[in-house]
Amino acid sequence: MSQQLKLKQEVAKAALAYIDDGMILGVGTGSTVNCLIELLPQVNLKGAVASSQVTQDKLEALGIEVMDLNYVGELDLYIDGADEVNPNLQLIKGGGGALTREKIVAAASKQFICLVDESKWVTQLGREFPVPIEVLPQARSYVARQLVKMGGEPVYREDFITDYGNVILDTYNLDITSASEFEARLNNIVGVVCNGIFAANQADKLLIAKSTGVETLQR
Ligand SMILES: O=C(CO)[C@H](O)[C@H](O)COP(=O)(O)O
Repeated sequence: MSQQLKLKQEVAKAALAYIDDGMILGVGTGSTVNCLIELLPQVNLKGAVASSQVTQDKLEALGIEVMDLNYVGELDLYIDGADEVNPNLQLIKGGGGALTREKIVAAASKQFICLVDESKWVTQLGREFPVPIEVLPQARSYVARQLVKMGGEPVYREDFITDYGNVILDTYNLDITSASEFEARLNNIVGVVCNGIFAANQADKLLIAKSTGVETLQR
């Protein structure tokens, strides 16, 4: 087993301590969250709200009831991974392409706990990992030109369609000195459905797995 998978399993195990019996849990997407999903049968959940079809399928395969966010109101807790996290607990997400639904579930939750291994820790977002931007298919070329004007290098994620039928522009080279301002600027481009900067919906708590153990950072 790789060291990184071991760290993902450790941080997933640590997250169990925050999940209460009888909860409706918001469940993220990705390989770290997959480690958590495998452990969820240990908890007596009332149900879950899934942040992607992939996650929904995995939860249902374990017999966990997946509920429609529109009918459950505010969630107590959302748990998800991230592609990058900075010291303010702001994130880049969307490597798996589920950013829009992930942001919706995060926004609808009282608390967002983010699970990462230490490879995800950065001082400034977007220097290495591109910002995934979900775009209406018809606006792809227009949005790409606006991103270039902002100094970005958008790369069309080929052979990928989101759960909502849209496309993704993975955008490199953005100078994200203020994650909040950048998130809002990207949202202002006509045709953008959602962007992978999670500043308005940043993590409240970060569990970070290191070779020395799992550390907790609180906002
Ligand atoms: O945002 C995401 C999916 O859209 C994931 O949380 C992110 O890509 C991290 O994934 P992993 O746990 O596999 O490293």
